[in-house]
Amino acid sequence: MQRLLFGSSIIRHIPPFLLGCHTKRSSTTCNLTQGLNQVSSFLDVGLSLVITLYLCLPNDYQLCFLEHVTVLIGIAVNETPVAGVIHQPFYKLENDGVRKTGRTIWGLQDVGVGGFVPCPPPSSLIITTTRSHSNPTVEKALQAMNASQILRVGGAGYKVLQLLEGKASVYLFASPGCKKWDTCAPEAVLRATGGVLSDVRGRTYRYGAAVPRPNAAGVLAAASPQLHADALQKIPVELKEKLAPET
Ligand SMILES: Nc1ncnc2c1ncn2[C@@H]1O[C@H](COP(=O)(O)O)[C@@H](OP(=O)(O)O)[C@H]1O
Ligand SMILES: [Mg+2]
Repeated sequence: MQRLLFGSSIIRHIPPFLLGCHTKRSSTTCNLTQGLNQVSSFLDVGLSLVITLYLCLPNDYQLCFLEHVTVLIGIAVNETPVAGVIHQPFYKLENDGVRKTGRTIWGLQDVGVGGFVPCPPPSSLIITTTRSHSNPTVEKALQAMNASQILRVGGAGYKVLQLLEGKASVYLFASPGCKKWDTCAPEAVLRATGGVLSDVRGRTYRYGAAVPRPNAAGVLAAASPQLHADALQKIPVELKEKLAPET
């Protein structure tokens, strides 16, 4: 594991306004704390430079979709996401069929990625999108893609993992709803592999304490600039105008 530039102690000192943490069940909190401890255990003490740190814990915790759960830590420097950790606390079912073990994926600008084996995108267009936050605009954008398959899964971290592991070509969510803490870490890991994450007009999001937390103009991400450009030109102009009016 590469050493990252910040220590586990930083987690105790995150300014509350940057912390996104929503849980509905005490058992969830317990499991997520374990996951977070696993993440923090490999972080080397010695804070060098942290401009903005986004931490996201899932609020849509459902027993049926444990592998969708991710704990996200994203670091942005000068409003650009440069480092990300995507921890899946319940990645793999053990031989006993009950216990789940986790894995930790990371990406660092100019260094690379680890914790998983990157795979090329599928040969046909497979879109990954929201499982629980759809609406007519989201569906209209999906229809315009003319995809061979649409995967509906939970969480921005899990959807970006599907891009990184060759399960999907494009992540499209033509709606407000995602926040900076949902996309900072996934975008950093995606960028470290040459991928792109933007709004539905193709504009990159800025990350920092002074920027708005909602990603109001949706999410379009792909494993390569070419796949991203192809998807971008398929999104109907009226949807782009509606979600991301030109200023
Ligand atoms: N309509 C909405 N209301 C609140 N949060 C939303 C939302 N749409 C998206 N999000 C946020 O964006 C994340 C990814 O959304 P989705 O999986 O639906 O694509 C969600 O992760 P969580 O549900 O894990 O908190 C949630 O934090
Ligand atoms: Mg959330």
